[in-house]
Amino acid sequence: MIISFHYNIGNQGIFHNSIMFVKKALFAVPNSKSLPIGLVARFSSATGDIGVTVNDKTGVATVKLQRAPVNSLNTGFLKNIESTLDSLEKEKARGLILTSGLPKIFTAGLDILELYNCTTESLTTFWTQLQSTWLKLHATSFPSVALINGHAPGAGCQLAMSCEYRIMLGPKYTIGLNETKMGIIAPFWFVDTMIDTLGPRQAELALTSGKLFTSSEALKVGLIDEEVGSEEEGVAKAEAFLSQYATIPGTARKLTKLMIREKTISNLVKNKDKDLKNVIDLITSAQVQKGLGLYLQSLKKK
Ligand SMILES: CC/C=C\C/C=C\C/C=C\C/C=C/C(=O)SCCNC(=O)CCNC(=O)[C@H](O)C(C)(C)COP(=O)(O)OP(=O)(O)OC[C@H]1O[C@@H](n2cnc3c(N)ncnc32)[C@H](O)[C@@H]1OP(=O)(O)O
Repeated sequence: MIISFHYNIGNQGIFHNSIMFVKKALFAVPNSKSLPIGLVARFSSATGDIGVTVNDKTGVATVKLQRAPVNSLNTGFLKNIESTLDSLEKEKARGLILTSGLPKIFTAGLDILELYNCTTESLTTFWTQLQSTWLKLHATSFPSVALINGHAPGAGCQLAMSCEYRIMLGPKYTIGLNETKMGIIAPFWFVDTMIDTLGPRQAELALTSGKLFTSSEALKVGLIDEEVGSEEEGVAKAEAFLSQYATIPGTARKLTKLMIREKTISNLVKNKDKDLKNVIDLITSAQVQKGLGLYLQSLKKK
């Protein structure tokens, strides 16, 4: 017998930060021994869907980002991601597989429409949410894997780097912090995270050129840990990675992770306001606004 629960997760306008977990159905699935077991959830809102499936044997949650067309991260979507992580913490998830429910794109990074023609007020709301969502993902108490099943430029790469392990579907997609290519600068905590991931030498080369790595290049420099040929293979590798933690005491694991990440986390926590001021000064400048406008046009012209 397969037991399935459906989370009924409210639309953010109604439930704000609290995700409601409602046991809705208990049913038998005839003649089935191998169907995925567990909790199934769907988070719907005008600002993106987040599908959550929790395997009730392992406690591992698969979180699928879904905001068509390219999973770009706007304020509402970031808020939904943060709420989902809060719920997984509350429900004591044993692991996270962060992936995309869209074909070809993990996430296209920040929604450039949040940066272009923005006001100081709207940018403040957006950036504060980005900081908050990232801090949550970077410090989850459970182990995390990014299953990068599509392109991951800019903040898409940043989300992936904040997971503890990265598995990327090859060979067509690219990943990297491409800010300099857009005429902007990666924030210091993106830079810190890339240095933590690649070491200073490779991070400097990658960041100054805004390099977008193919999966095999990313594997070579250590931006990803494994390259796979199919999503199924990726899921199996992610589950295998997470399964090693089943026998490691959770508190020891979590404290070790936080000790290693502490410098990068506290650098942002202590300098949130400075970071915001940097962003406002840079992004609202006439020159950067012009560049962002041209970049958006070039995306639309394709
Ligand atoms: C002292 C300084 C201190 C501090 C620093 C200050 C500031 C730092 C600020 C910001 C950091 C920025 C981080 C980022 O993440 S910026 C975004 C980076 N991402 C990109 O550059 C990706 C751009 N997109 C693409 O390359 C392609 O779209 C992609 C490969 C993802 C998919 O290609 P595909 O051919 O499948 O789709 P498209 O036809 O290109 O796109 C469809 C549709 O989506 C729109 N689009 C794409 N990306 C974005 C985006 N990131 N935001 C908003 N909209 C996006 C695209 O325009 C198309 O729209 P439409 O034609 O209307 O359908």
